[in-house]
Amino acid sequence: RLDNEISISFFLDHRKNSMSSYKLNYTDSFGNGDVNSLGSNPENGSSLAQSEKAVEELLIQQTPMLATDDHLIEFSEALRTVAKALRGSAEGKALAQAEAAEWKRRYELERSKNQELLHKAPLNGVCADESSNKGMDHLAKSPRRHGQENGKPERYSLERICSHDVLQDGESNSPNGCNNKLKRKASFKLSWGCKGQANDQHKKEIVSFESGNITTADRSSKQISLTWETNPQTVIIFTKPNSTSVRVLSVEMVRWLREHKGLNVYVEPRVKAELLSESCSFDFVQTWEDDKEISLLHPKVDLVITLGGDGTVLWAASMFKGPVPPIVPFSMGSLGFMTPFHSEQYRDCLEAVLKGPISITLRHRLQCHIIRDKARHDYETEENTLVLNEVTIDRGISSYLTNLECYCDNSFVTCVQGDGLILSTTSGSTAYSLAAGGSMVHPQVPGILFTPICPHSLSFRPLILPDHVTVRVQVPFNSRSSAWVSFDGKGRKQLEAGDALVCSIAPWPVSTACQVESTHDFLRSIHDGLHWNLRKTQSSDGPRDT
Ligand SMILES: NC(=O)c1ccc[n+]([C@@H]2O[C@H](COP(=O)([O-])OP(=O)(O)OC[C@H]3O[C@@H](n4cnc5c(N)ncnc54)[C@H](O)[C@@H]3O)[C@@H](O)[C@H]2O)c1
Ligand SMILES: Nc1ncnc2c1ncn2[C@@H]1O[C@H](COP(=O)(O)OP(=O)(O)OP(=O)(O)O)[C@@H](O)[C@H]1O
Repeated sequence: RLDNEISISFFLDHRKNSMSSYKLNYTDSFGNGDVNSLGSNPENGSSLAQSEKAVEELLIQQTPMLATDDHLIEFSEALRTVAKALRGSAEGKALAQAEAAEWKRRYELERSKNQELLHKAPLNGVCADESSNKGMDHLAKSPRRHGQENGKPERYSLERICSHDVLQDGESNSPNGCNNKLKRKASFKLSWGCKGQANDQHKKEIVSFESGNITTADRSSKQISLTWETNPQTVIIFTKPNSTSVRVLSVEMVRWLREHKGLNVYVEPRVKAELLSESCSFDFVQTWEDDKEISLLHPKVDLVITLGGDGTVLWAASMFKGPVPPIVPFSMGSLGFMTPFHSEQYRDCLEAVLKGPISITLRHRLQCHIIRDKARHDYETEENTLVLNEVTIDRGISSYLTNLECYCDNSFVTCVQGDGLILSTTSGSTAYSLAAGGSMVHPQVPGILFTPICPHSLSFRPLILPDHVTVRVQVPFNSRSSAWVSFDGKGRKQLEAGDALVCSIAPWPVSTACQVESTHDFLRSIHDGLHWNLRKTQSSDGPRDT
C-alpha cells in the first residue's frame, strides 16, 4: 500500500553541529502508527518535510565543516535507504494481510454453501424406506461417499443407490403412478467405486477450496455395478421382428426362464402370438393389449432382455417413458455396439446376471420437447420424447438448406445452414453423429454432442456441450422451408417456421449390462464393430534413426 506515511525526525545538536538521535515512524494501511520505530531518542518527532527542511538549512546556511557535511550526506542517504526498505516491507505486509482476508472470506463462503448443500441433499446409499425423496438424479449428478459400509474400512467403501430410489423418482414423475405395485419389484443396489484405490476417499463431491488449493469434483463416470437385494422375478423380452434366428432363440429362452428360473415372462403381443403358434404351453407368457399399457409395466419388470441389434435396444428403451429396468442385450444383429452378449451362451450369461453383481453402463438419454409457435400460449404441450442415441433436425424432403438457430441455455450458439443438426448422447456418438464427423465418446461421459450434418461452411466443427445445458433449436420465421425432427431415427415430425425443439439430459438413464465392464466393452465395440484405426503394422525391415 502506498499510503503509508513515513516521518523522519532529526535531532541535531547545534553545539556539536552533528546528529545525535533520530526517530522513524510510519503509519500502516490500517492506521496503526509506530508500527516500527528505529532510533535512540523517541521523543520530539516532527514531520519528514520539517526534518528535511532543517537538514537543508543546516547544509546551506551554516557552512559546516567539510567532515560534518560528508557525514550528514552519508547519513541522509542511509536514512533514505532505510525509509525505502520500510516502505517496501509495509507494502508487502499490507498486501499479504488483504489477500489472506480475501481467501478467508471465500473459504468461509464456500464452507457455508457446502454445509447448506449437505443439509438440503438427502443421503444416497440409504434404502428407500429410510429416505423417500431420492431419484436417479443423485446417481448421475451427486454421488456421495460413505465412511463405512458393511464394516469395511472407508477406503474400500462404495457409493450406492437402491432401486427403490429409481422407482420413487419414477413414480413421482410418472403420469401413471403405480405405487401399489412397488412391492413386486426386485430391489437392487448400484455401487460405484475405483477398485478400492486408497486415495479415492480424499476426493470431494464438489469443487472445493481449502488453504488456497482448489480440489476437483468427484468423478461421476466410474465403473458401476449392480447387486440384487431381492431376486428378480419378472423379465420382459423384446425381439427384432422378421428374423428366424431370433424367433427360434426366443422360444428356447422363454421356456428356460420359466422352467429353470421360475420367472414371469412378458413379451410383445406379436411374440406371444408366435409363441402360441409353437405350442399352447406358452399360455403362461404375459403381454399387453396396446402400447399405453406398457408404460404401466415398469414397476413390475425387474429385467429387460433384447434379442436383436442396437435398434432393438433403442426400441426397448423407447418403451419406457420414465425409469428403465436394467437391460441385458443379446447380439443378433450385424454391428452390436450396445449388445455385448453372445446369444449362444445365453444360459450362462443370464445365470450370472440374475445372480449378480454385474457391471453396467449407465447411458444417458435426451428428453426432447417440441414447442409449436402456434401453440405457444397453450397450457397443454406435446409429450416429451426420450432418445438413447440422438435427435436429428434435418431438411427432410426439402431441397433447400436448413436454417436452424441454436441456443444453449439462452445464449446464441450458431445458425446451422446445411442438411441439419444432430443432438446426440454419448451412447449415440458411435451412430449417426459419427457418420456426420462427430467424435466417438465413451457412453458414460456426460454430455450432449452438437454435430452439424453437411454444413455449408468451412469452419463448422462439431461441439460437445456439458450435460447440464438445455439446447434449443428454432426454425427462424424467415426460413425458406420447414425442418424435420426424428428421434433415434424414428417418429418424424415437422417443424414449421417459429417452432422449436428443446432438448436436455433426461433424469432416466438406461443401464445396460456389460460383458466385462463399460470401458472394455466400449473399446471392443469400436475395434470389432468399426475396425477403428486398423492398419497393417509397418515392418521393422527398413531405415531407422541411428
Ligand atoms: N448415416 C448414418 O450413419 C445414419 C443415418 C440414419 C440413422 N442412423 C442411426 O441409426 C439409428 C437407428 O438405428 P436402427 O437400428 O433403428 O436403424 P437401422 O436399422 O437403419 O440401423 C442403423 C445402424 O446404426 C447402428 N447403430 C445404432 N445405434 C448405434 C450406436 N449407438 N452405436 C453404433 N451404431 C449404432 C445399428 O447397429 C445399425 O447398423 C439412429 O439412431 C441413427 O443413429 C445412422
Ligand atoms: N421389437 C421391435 N419392434 C419393432 N421394431 C423393432 C423391434 N426391435 C427392433 N426393431 C426395429 O428393427 C430394426 C432393426 O433392428 P436391429 O437394429 O436390432 O437389427 P439389425 O439391423 O439386424 O442389427 P444391427 O443394427 O446390428 O445391424 C430397427 O430399426 C429397430 O427399430
